[in-house]
Amino acid sequence: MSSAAHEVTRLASRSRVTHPAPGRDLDNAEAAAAEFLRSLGIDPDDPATPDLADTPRRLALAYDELLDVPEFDFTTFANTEAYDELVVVGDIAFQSICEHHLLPFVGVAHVGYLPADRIVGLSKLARTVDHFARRPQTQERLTMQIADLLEEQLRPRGVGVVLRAEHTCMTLRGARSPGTATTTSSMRGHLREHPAARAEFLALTRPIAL
Ligand SMILES: Nc1nc2c(ncn2[C@@H]2O[C@H](COP(=O)(O)OP(=O)(O)OP(=O)(O)O)[C@@H](O)[C@H]2O)c(=O)[nH]1
Ligand SMILES: [Zn+2]
Repeated sequence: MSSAAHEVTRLASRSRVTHPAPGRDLDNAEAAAAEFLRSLGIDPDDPATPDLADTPRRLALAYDELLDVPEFDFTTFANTEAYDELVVVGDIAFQSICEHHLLPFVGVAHVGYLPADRIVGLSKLARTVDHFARRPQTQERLTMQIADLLEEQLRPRGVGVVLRAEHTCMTLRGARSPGTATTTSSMRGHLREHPAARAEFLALTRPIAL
């Protein structure tokens, strides 16, 4: 390899992770929220409950914020030291919205990979989780989208993603089963094919004393 080509591979590489603008109409969302409340027998214009007057607007703004997908730069670096063990960022707190009821599901993600030629800035693993979480989701799809992006961006030897979350649609309503948590995982490459690598990844996702 020429020295110029060698220099190029040593540079940080930034790839923008984007999301199409959703085309929101917050005035319309507010009017619909007022109608939604009225349809449930709650009158936002009732003088006895003056704070309710702004609730349709608050509801529209709250969902606008909860579903605001953050874009970010996925920054990678050359793996100059040829680090070839697992990199795992654990206990990444996330919040998402279940697409069935539009109620929150909240939990932690453990995200790891086995590097090949590139390593990633660690914060980008947390940003990846947040990017895919802030939209109407299922936990299964969210888990796979995180793993897909790592595979695409890093071309690593393996990827492991584990999510554990409480779905308020089943703890606060419906089945009303408080204390339940749902665990999902997506293993790729070496971590899928080799039970020992998979077991090591899962061991590293458990809390350890620092
Ligand atoms: N697989 C999966 N299911 C989810 C997720 N979030 C919510 N659900 C489920 O989606 C299902 C929707 O079922 P429906 O029967 O259509 O809706 P429902 O009558 O409100 O169901 P209940 O929640 O059982 O009262 C429920 O069983 C939810 O628990 C998720 O991330 N993944
Ligand atoms: Zn739900």
